Amino acid sequence: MPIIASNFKTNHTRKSTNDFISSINEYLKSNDIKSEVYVFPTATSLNDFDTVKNLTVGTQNAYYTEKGSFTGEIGTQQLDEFGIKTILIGHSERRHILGESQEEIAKKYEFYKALGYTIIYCIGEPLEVKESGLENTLEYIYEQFVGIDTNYENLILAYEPVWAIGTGVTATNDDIKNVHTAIKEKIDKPLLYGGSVKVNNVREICEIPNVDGALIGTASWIKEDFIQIIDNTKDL
Ligand SMILES: O=C[C@H](O)COP(=O)(O)O
Repeated sequence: MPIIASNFKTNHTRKSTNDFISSINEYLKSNDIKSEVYVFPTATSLNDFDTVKNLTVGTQNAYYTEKGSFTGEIGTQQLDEFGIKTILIGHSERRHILGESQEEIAKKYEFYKALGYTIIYCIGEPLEVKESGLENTLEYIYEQFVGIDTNYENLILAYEPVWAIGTGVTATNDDIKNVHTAIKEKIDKPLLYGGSVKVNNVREICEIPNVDGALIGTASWIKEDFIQIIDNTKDL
């Protein structure tokens, strides 16, 4: 069964998030869908959602702390209020826009690993690296595993080429296959693809060898589209 995840990024309100999650929950329940579905709302929209077992709500980010003086951040005190035990770490927007270093990312990873969180750990290369060939691409990606325990039992990986994120440009099936196969040879963990996955290409992408599902931004923000995405892949 595929793993299908929606990353809201900086989209949706508390009200629309509630509506989104209850619609997805209803759809999964009434259609007896077995896919593993994740939704990552904004921190302000986290809540104590009542969901079916295969629908998990996670946080897009949190600091490696329980609580304290870290302006603008949240820690486990805020996550525990809602029973959140799943986190995205290493997303390219946090690496490249918010300036998170590999060292910071590794600290965050260790902290949430020690607490048993399910971690969706993101890796991916910028365009200039991709254009310099597969070998350099893999070398760049492996650098993003420095300090990361890839044997961690609750680890899910997401390969997201930076140049494909939010651009409408999806990696070719060959690009995806080559990178996924190489990563899988080293690390035996579920591996999602992310980067301009859409309603009409999600199935084809999830059928590529060594692709275990998709991490979707833009195309997942309308609930009907996200339901269609889950529906298109439910039997894989
Ligand atoms: O977390 C999701 C990825 O960054 C993909 O975003 P996108 O589907 O808008 O390209």
